[in-house]
Amino acid sequence: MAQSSAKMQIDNTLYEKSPYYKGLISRSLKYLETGFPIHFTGPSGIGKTTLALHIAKQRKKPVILIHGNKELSNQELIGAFSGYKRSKLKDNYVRTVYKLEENVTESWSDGRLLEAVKTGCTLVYDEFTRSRPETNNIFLSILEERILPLYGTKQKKPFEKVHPDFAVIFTSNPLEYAGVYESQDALMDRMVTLPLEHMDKNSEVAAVISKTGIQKEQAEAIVDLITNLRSLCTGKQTVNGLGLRSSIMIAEMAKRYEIPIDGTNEVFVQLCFDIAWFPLKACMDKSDDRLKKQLKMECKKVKAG
Ligand SMILES: Nc1ncnc2c1ncn2[C@@H]1O[C@H](COP(=O)(O)OP(=O)(O)OP(=O)(O)O)[C@@H](O)[C@H]1O
Repeated sequence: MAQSSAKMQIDNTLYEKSPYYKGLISRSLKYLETGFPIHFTGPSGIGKTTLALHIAKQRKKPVILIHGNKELSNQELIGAFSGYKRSKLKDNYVRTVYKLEENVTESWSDGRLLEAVKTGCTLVYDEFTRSRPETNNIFLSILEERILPLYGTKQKKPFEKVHPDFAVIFTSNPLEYAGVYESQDALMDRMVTLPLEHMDKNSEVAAVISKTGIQKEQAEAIVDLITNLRSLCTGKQTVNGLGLRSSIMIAEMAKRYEIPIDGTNEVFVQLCFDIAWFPLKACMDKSDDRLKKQLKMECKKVKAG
């Protein structure tokens, strides 16, 4: 039975039903409460950010999300003086005397990290290894000394004390992914790194259903297909993609354009091809022709129900 679009969202019940996720979430919350940051690392599109946000919400403190990127600067994280505030006072009380007083002050706005540290938020720092290691150095003092240094900001105080409720969840893709920097050992040493793998079949099917509203047997057929395709990767490279996100893409397209999940249907085979070709090509040593044949064969095998 199709679900209404209002219900199509992240499936939190799968986290409660799966013993694996239940245990992982409970351990993660304990680490955070004890003051240890956690770090989910694993292939792209397997649900790291969604899980991090889910765990952050469980702490019942405000959540701040920062996306790592090469351009992220300390100024953005801590804050900066952004322009001037001008106030004028005209004193014309005695008509013949005109006095003008002008005050100019710089106005400061807190960066997201400073805000999170001050107010005791749960910070989700997504894909933190996409930021330059120099930018991430600031986390060393936050995690070890529990202070956020404010040097270089022209602020009067030298640091901000970290609120006792403040906690961080980091996520990252493995080092071999493009645009990822190697993180400094000192930072890695201060966090509990929990590698995440692709979801088990039941969880992935539940996630695809809740996200797209397709029927169970359709979701199962798509998840099986993506899992089979992933196992074709024989090259040296780890497969980038071909995870939950790929299953969701196929399901969403099939539902929207009423494409049968059926390998005898040409439109479905083309869809399957479009989603899987690029990630498969990047992880396999086969010639294009052989790869095309193998991919088509797998897509044609699909039959939902
Ligand atoms: N529990 C879930 N229920 C429904 N959909 C989910 C669930 N977990 C993840 N998803 C969906 O799967 C897709 C990938 O999830 P997410 O962005 O969390 O993965 P990721 O591992 O952080 O990816 P990346 O490494 O590319 O940042 C998203 O569309 C997300 O909404």
